[in-house]
Amino acid sequence: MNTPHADAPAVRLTGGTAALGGRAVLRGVDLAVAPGEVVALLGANGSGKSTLVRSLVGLVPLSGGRIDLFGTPYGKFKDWSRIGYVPQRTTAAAGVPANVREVVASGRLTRRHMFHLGRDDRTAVDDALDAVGMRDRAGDGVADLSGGQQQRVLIARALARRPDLLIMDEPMAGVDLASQEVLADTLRRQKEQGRAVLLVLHELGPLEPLIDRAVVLRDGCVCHDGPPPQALGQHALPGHDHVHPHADDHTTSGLLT
Ligand SMILES: Nc1ncnc2c1ncn2[C@@H]1O[C@H](COP(=O)(O)OP(=O)(O)OP(=O)(O)O)[C@@H](O)[C@H]1O
Repeated sequence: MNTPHADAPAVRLTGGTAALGGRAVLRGVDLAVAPGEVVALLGANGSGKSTLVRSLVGLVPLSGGRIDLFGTPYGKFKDWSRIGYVPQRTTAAAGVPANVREVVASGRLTRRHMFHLGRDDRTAVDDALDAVGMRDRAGDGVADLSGGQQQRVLIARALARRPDLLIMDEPMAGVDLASQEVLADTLRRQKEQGRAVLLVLHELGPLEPLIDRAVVLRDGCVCHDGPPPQALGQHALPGHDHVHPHADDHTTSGLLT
């Protein structure tokens, strides 16, 4: 029964509940991402998107429900190197006193092999730096990079694990056009290689053609799980009241239900 099936979802959450500060933040969430699938997690500010992805990587404990990773129940899952996680940049890169290569190499560390990186590790780090176009900046301090470049470094750190499941929390937030293209390329390659991607997004934007399915959270519950909303469609989904940088853009969006 515990034998992982090749066709099992990379991740499946069933009936997930979580509370933060005594308040229910996830209220019975079902979500699955299959190998080769790119799924966008959308929803208004505070709907629970970050909490959901953080629960999948063990940063927020669930109070109820069940997670299976590659067909294995969460408690029995050991192969964490198969999962790459890109946290929100604001919480991860600010003031990190490390250079680009060190941050990317940290993606190869495991509990068993701390600080001992072999040739395969070094190749994986170089490949990841190449994938995000940052190899020529490998010796530079992360704090000296632009926001988009820092985001690329965090993506490279996750890619260095050669993950079968890549989870990213708002990878498009505040990044320049070149970095958006790097991200789109990354998604395309992950997909071609049959790997699964789950990404939290404010809106689909230029990634729209790469998204297979959208899951929309509202108040800790899934209110849509299906085809990605068409252009501007996320504004029409229930509960969309996301804060946009241009206030003029969303004068009516919060009113639509
Ligand atoms: N550590 C915490 N303690 C208490 N409440 C929290 C904590 N972290 C988040 N919350 C609350 O949980 C709810 C969901 O937050 P979460 O960050 O998951 O939402 P989100 O959909 O990712 O929002 P955003 O788009 O603004 O990032 C919010 O109401 C938030 O204020």
